[in-house]
Amino acid sequence: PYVDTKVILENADKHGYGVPALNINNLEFLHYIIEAGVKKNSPVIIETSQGAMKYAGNGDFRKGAEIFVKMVKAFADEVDIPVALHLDHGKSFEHIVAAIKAGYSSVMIDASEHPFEENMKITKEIVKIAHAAGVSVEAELGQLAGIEDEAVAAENVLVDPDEAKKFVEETGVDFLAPAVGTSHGAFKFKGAAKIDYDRIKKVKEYTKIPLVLHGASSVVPEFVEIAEKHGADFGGAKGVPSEILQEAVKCGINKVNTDTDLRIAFVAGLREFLNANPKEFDPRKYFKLAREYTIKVITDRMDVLGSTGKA
Ligand SMILES: O=C(COP(=O)(O)O)NO
Ligand SMILES: [Ca+2]
Ligand code: NA
Ligand SMILES: [Zn+2]
Repeated sequence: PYVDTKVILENADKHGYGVPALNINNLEFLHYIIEAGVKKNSPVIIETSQGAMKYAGNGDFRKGAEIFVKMVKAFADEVDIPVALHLDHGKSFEHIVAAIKAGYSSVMIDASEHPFEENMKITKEIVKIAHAAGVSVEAELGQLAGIEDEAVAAENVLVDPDEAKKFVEETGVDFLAPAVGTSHGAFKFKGAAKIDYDRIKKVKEYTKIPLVLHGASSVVPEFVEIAEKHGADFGGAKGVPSEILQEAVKCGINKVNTDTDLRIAFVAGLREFLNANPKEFDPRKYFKLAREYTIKVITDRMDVLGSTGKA
C-alpha cells in the first residue's frame, strides 16, 4: 500500500533500524526498488529530486510530480509492502507545493544553505502548509559538500546539536537530516571514510525524531569494478562502507538516502551486457544485468540497514 513516510520512519525509529530512501528518475528504477522490497519484505521510500520531476514531465515539473505519484501508487497498490513517495532536496516553494498537491507522502525543504534563522523561518512555513495537507516534512541542518541537484555547497558544515534541538522544537519538522560528514555522489572522502557518530547521537538525544543520512551510498567496489572493466572511468570513487552505515543507524539514523549506488549498479550491468551482446536490441533483454545488479545493491542495503522483514 501507499503510505505516509512518517508511518514508515516512526516504526524504524521505534525499533532501531534504517530504511533505504531510493532515488528514481524513471520507471525502470521504480520497478527494481519495488521488486527488491517485495523480495526482502522491506518498506521502501521512493524519492525524487526537483530535477527528476522536471525530467519525468519533459520540462514541466508539475506534470512530472503528477506522473510520479500515479506511477508509484500504481505499484504500491499491487504489493503488500508499505511504499512512500518523498520529494528529495526540495528548494523551491513551487516544487514543494507541486509535490504536496500531486499527493507525495512527504517533502524535504532543504534550506540548509541559508543562515540558521532563515532556514528555520522557511522550514516553519513549509511545515505549516504540508501539515495542513497531511504531508510530513524533512529538513536539513548543516551542509554536505558536493552537488545537491541545483546548488553546489563548497565544503561540509557539520550540524550543531544545540541548534538542532531549537530547530525541531520551533519548526515542528517530522524528520531531520543532520550534516555529519557525508557528501553526495561517488567521491565522498579524500582520505578514510568517516562520519561524526557523536553528533548523530546528540541530535537524536535532543530531538527524538527520525533522522536522515544524506550522501549514504557505499559506492560498492564490486559494481565499480564491473563498470570500469566495461569502459567506465570512476577513478577515485569512494562511499560509506556498510559498517559505518550500521553504526549510524545504531546512533539514530532511520532514513538512508541512496542514489549513486543504484546508478553505478545499473550502468555496470548495462555496460557488461551490451559489451557481451552486440546483436541484442530488446530492452527486456539488454536491461537484464542492469536490473539484476540494481536489485542486488538494494536488497543488500536492506539487509545492512535492518529493514529486511519489517514490512
Ligand atoms: O543524499 C542523497 C543520495 O546520496 P548518494 O549520492 O550518496 O547516493 N540523496 O538525497
Ligand atoms: Ca542542503
Ligand atoms: Na530527502
Ligand atoms: Zn541528499
